[in-house]
Amino acid sequence: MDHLVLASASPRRKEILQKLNIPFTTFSPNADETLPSGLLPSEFVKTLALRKARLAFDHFPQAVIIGSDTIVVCNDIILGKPKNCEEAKYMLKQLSGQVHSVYTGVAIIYEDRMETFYEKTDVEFWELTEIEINQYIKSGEPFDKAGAYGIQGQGALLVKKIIGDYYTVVGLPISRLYRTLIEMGLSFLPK
Ligand SMILES: Cc1cn([C@H]2C[C@H](O)[C@@H](COP(=O)(O)OP(=O)(O)OP(=O)(O)O)O2)c(=O)[nH]c1=O
Repeated sequence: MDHLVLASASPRRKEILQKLNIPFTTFSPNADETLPSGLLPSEFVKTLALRKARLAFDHFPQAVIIGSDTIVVCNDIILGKPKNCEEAKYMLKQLSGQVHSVYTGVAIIYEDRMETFYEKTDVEFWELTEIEINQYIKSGEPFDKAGAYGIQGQGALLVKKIIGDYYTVVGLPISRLYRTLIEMGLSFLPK
């Protein structure tokens, strides 16, 4: 077996994966993130995670590859990363006072083996005022994050309650990933 490759440009995923305490490199997958409408959120995130992992696998066929994708689902609408202030505002207004679900899909590819899974965490937001939303957008934090917020940053102030793994919200459910790698018998991990 070669090394571990995280198929992600996300600094958060990199930080979370460091918890495994094993060396890894990163690869920016530049995946086309469009998918046909009507997919279940769980299928959506697993498909995109696999797409990202496959792009890295083409470059590192000897490595263990990890791909991941995160979306926010509120009232059956999938919220990805906002492209501008208007989209960020729209998303935060949708989330205000509501419970939404964050789905993160993970794909692991190693030689001819492939595993995918997803985790879902429910997040409840406080009722947000227009001023609060505008101030939060000014922080710049929403723009590279699904649903236009980051629970690990100032976005923590918007969150009333979560049910599920915190790391699913930040973009990589590390404990499930850790266990899946062990189940796959990958030897760089303790048995
Ligand atoms: C809801 C939420 C999302 N996010 C982030 C996690 C993901 O990085 C991002 C969702 O976009 P993704 O497309 O899943 O990931 P990415 O574009 O950042 O990185 P890559 O495709 O290269 O792996 O939103 C947070 O950091 N905090 C949060 O609270």
